[in-house]
Amino acid sequence: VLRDRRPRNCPPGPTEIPFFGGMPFVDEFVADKLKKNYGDIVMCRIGSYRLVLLFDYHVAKEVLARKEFADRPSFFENMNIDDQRTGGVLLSNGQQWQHDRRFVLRSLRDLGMGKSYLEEAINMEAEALVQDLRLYRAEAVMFPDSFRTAALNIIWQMVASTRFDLRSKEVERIYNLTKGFQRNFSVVNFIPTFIPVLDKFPEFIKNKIFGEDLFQKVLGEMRNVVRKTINEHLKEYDADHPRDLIDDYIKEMDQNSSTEGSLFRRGALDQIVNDMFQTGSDTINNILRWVVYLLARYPEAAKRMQDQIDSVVPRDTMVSLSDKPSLPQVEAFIMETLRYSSLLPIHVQRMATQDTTIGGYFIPKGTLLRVGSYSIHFDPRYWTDPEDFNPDRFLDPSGRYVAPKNGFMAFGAGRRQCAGEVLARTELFLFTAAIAQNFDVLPPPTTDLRRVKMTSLGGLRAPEDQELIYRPRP
Ligand code: HEM
Repeated sequence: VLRDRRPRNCPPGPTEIPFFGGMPFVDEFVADKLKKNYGDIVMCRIGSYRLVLLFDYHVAKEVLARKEFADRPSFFENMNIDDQRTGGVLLSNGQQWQHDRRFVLRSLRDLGMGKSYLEEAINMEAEALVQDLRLYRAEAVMFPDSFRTAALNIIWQMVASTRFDLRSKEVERIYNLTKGFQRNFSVVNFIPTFIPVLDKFPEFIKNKIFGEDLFQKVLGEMRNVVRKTINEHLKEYDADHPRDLIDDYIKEMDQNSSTEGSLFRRGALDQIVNDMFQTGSDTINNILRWVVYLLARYPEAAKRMQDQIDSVVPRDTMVSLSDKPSLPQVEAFIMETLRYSSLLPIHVQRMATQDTTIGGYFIPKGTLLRVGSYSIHFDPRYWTDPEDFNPDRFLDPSGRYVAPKNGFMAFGAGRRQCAGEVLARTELFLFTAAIAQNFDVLPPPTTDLRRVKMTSLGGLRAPEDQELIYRPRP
C-alpha cells in the first residue's frame, strides 16, 4: 500500500484509495467535471493504473507527438486476434506496429484513398443509399441499417473486394460481431484488467462475475470471420492482379517468405483486417447518424448547403470531389459536425513508456494517457459560443472555407493520428452532399430534437436511435 502511494508532483486529481485506486470509468461528462475541478492536466486512478487526462489543445498536441507516448497500453494485446498478439495497427506497439501502419497507409493510398477510383466506389454507395432512403416514402423511420452497410461496404471493398446489398442479412451478422464487444461488455468485464490480482481468481469465478468467457467467444467469432475471408483470398490469389489490401499483403508475404524474421506474417494480417473492420465502419455509421440528426435539427444550415449544391451541380448528377472548392458550405457543415459530435469524446488510450513530465508535472512510466477531445471542442478559449452548432465559424466573410488553426482534435495527432482520416473525410463529404442534395431531413411532427440524448456506445458518442423523415426534394 505504501509503495502504491501517489508519487510527488503528479498532476492534480481526485483522491485515490491506495491499492484499489479511484474511479472505474471516465466518459465525457465525468471528464468535463474533472477539468472544471482540477484544470487542463488531471491524474486519476482506474484500478491499478494511473490515468492522465489532457484537456488543453496545445498541451495535447505537443504530448501526442512525443515518442514516449506513442504506445498503446500493454493490456490491449488481450484484444488482438494475431496468434502472437503483436500485429496490426490499432492495438499494437513497437516495430510491428510501425511496419503494419506503414503497410496499411501505403495500401489504402494505392487502393485509391483520396483518388478517383475510391470516389467512384463511394458514390456508388451514396447512390444506393439515396435509393434506399427513397424506399421509405417519407415515412418516419429510425436511423436506417443502410448507413452501417454503406460504411462497411467502402472499407470492405478496399480490404476484401466485397460489397453487400444494403439490406443484406449477412452484413447484420458481421456487423453484430463488431458490435459484440460494445453491446456485451460493460466496465465490469474490464475489472480484472485494471485490478490484476483479480486475474488470479479461478476461471469459473471470472466467467461468472466478469464474463470472461463471453469476451473470448466474441473474439473467437471475429477471428473466424477474418480468417475465412483471408483463406478464400489465399486460394484465389493471382500475383499479377492483386485486387485489394489482403492481396497486397499476401504478395508481400510471398516476396518476403525467405527473409528470416519478416514482419509480414499471417497473424499480423489477421489483426490488420480486424482493425480495418473495427475502425472503418462503425465510425462512419455513427457520423452519418450525426449528419442526418443535424440536418433535421438545423434546417437553415441544411438549406444553405442545398442552395449551394443546386447552384453548382445539376440535380440528377452526383456531387464529386472536384466540386469541393465550389462547395464551402458542405465543407463547413462537415467540420462543424466533426467538432460538435466529438465522435470519440475521449481518445484511444496511450501509455507512457518511461518516466517523463507534462506541463512540469511528473508522469511515471506505465501511466495511461487520454485526450478529452469533447472538452477541447467545446473550449471557449478556442471556440466562440461553443455550444452552438454553427458551420459559419468555418467560413470567411466572402463565404470561403477556412480550416481551423487551433482547437480541433477529432482525428488525434502525432504518430498514431487516425490512419483512416483521408478516407473518413472523403466518405463524409460525398455521403453528406448526396443526402442533402436529395432529401429534406425532418423531425416527425411532435418531436423536439433538442431532447434527443447522446449515447456513448463503445466509446463513440452519437444521438440515440431516432425517427426522422427523409423527404425527397421536389
Ligand atoms: C469520422 C470518422 C473517424 C474519426 C473521428 C476517427 C478518429 C480516430 C482517433 C481519435 C484515433 C486515435 C488517434 C490517436 O491515438 O491519437 C483513431 C485511430 C485510428 N483510426 Fe480513425 N477515425 C475515424 C475513421 C476511421 C476510418 C474510416 C478508418 C479506416 C481505415 C480509421 C482507422 C483508424 C486506425 C487504423 C487507427 C489506429 C491508428 C494507430 O494506432 O496507429 N479511422 N481514429
